[in-house]
Amino acid sequence: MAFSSDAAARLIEQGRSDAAITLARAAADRSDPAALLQLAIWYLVGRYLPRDLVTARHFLRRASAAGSIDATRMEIALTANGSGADRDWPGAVALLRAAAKLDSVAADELQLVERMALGPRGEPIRPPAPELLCESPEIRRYRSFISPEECRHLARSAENLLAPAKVIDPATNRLIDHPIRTSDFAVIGPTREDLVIQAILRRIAMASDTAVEQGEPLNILRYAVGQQYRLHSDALPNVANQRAKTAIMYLNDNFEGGGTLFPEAEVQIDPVAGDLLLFTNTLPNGRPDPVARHAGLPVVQGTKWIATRWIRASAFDVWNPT
Ligand SMILES: O=C(O)CCC(=O)C(=O)O
Ligand SMILES: [Fe+2]
Repeated sequence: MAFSSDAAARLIEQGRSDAAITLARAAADRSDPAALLQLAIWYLVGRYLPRDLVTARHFLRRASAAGSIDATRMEIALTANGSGADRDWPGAVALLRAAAKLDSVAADELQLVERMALGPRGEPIRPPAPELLCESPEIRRYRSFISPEECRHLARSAENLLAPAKVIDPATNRLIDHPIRTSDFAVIGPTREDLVIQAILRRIAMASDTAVEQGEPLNILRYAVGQQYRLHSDALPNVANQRAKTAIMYLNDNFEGGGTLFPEAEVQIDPVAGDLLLFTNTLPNGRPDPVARHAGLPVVQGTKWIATRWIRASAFDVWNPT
């Protein structure tokens, strides 16, 4: 009998995670792709089984070989972003090339990657050229940083994940509307970082003179009419590894309102699809720069899409965020 992740989920709901694991392991011994994928996910997430990225990769390899397209996509992402093994861009591209023969999603990604001029680690061969909008805080714009196809790809990668921004109310422990950000948002975690996304993240790393390891997972934000991101600092309270820089890519511009405003620096950016906005959030001493505070103004008509990458002062471990 084929393994069913629904049956495993029911066992877990009944508090019988050990039985779910036994079921999955028995099916995995028969090379059942769904069971191999399920075990990989448990090892990745670190629930029901202790987190173990190396073992997760081993199960993903077997699930992919057994025909799971989801496992193949995850394996490609983790190969390139160095989860459970060293980063291996050429290895990831080779896997994508093989997958593209069987999977139209992979074929589309390969086409986008092949249009980029990339070095051996997936970095751009030509550094993107900035325009300086403000010296302090440093605010730069890169025109046409991503192509129209790349804009669409980023927006599409968030489609099934978008949910209203919420925070936990400390008084009641309930999820409440985010007080500052009213957009919908999605986080592109490490298993969903396909090679198009990872090549763009390396492009941002090169533009910002940072290592790709310094970035938090990419956030996709979607603002409907009236939605906004009120005046805020991207710097975080009480963290050792501060958000030193922010990269915002505008994914569309067929809307009204929705500019990005730095009131203290007196800079306002009108979103143009494909442009990158890159700015510094901290002072030379590492403390938050109050003049870098900014807002995403309310959208007046249409829908605004952006992708934000917050870049830490030093490497950020996506698997153990702090
Ligand atoms: O929506 C905008 O223009 C600003 C977004 C922003 O401030 C952020 O993502 O940190
Ligand atoms: Fe921000």
